Amino acid sequence: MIEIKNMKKSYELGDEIVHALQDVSLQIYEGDFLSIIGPSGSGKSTFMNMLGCLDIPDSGEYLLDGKNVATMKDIELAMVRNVKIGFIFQHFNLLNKLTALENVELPLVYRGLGAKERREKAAACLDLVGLNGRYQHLPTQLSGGQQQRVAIARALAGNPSVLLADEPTGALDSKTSNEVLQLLKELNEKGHVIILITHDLEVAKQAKRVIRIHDGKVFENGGDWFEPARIDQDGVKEYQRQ
Ligand SMILES: Nc1ncnc2c1ncn2[C@@H]1O[C@H](COP(=O)(O)OP(=O)(O)OP(=O)(O)O)[C@@H](O)[C@H]1O
Repeated sequence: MIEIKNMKKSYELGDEIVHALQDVSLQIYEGDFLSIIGPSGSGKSTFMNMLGCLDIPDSGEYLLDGKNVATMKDIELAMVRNVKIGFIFQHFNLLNKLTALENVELPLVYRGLGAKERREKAAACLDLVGLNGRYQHLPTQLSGGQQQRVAIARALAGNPSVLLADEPTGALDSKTSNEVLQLLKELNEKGHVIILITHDLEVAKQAKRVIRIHDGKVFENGGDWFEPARIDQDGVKEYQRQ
C-alpha cells in the first residue's frame, strides 16, 4: 500500500548540510501496524512529514496505493492527505470552543458533506472510540484520554486508509496510554493501517512491526530486539537486520 524507495532529505543550515533521511526504503502493507522509534534528532518528524505528504523528499519514490506522491503538485498532495491519511497528534489539537461532535465533524465540512450526514458520521466515529454520551462535551470537559479519543474519531471521520499517529500517548499517563494503544490495535484489526511514531520502546513494542530510525537511516527489527539486555538508546547497530 505504501512503498518508499531510496528516499533522501537534507536540510541546509548555514554551511552545514544535515542529512535527515539517508536512502530510506520501506514497504507498508495492507493491515500493517508499525511503529517508528528513534531518539531525538534521528529523523522521525522528517519521515513522518514525508509519510503524511506534508513535505516532499529531495529524491526517491513514495508510492501510495501505486501513485507516486513524490512527483505530485501541492494541490494533489493536499487531496491525498485529506482522503488517504488521518492524523493523530500528541497534544490532540482539538478546537476548545467546539464540542466533541463538532470537532469530529470538521474534516467532513471541508469535504462538502451536508449537515445531517456529517453529524451522523461524526457520531458513529465517536461511538467507535467509546465516546457515545460525550457528544456535547467541550474538550476542556474531557479527560486527556477522552480528548485523544475525540482526536482519533476525527482522524477516522474521513475513513482514511492510513492513520498516522505522532506520539499519540506522549501526553497521557500509563493507564490511559494503554487504553489508547488498545484502541489503535482494535482499529488495526478493523483494517486501518496504523503508523505510530514514538521515542518510547514500550509503546513501540505494541505494534506488529517496529522500525528504528537512527541518523536518518531505518532498520527493521529482526525478531530479537526485545531481550532486555539489548535495549539501549545507543545499541542501534546490534539491532540491524543480519
Ligand atoms: N527545517 C530544518 N532545517 C534544518 N535542519 C533541520 C530541519 N528540520 C530538521 N532538521 C534536522 O534534521 C535532523 C532530523 O530532525 P527531525 O526533526 O526529523 O528529528 P526527530 O527524530 O523528529 O527529533 P525529535 O524527536 O526531537 O522531534 C536533525 O538533525 C534536525 O536538526
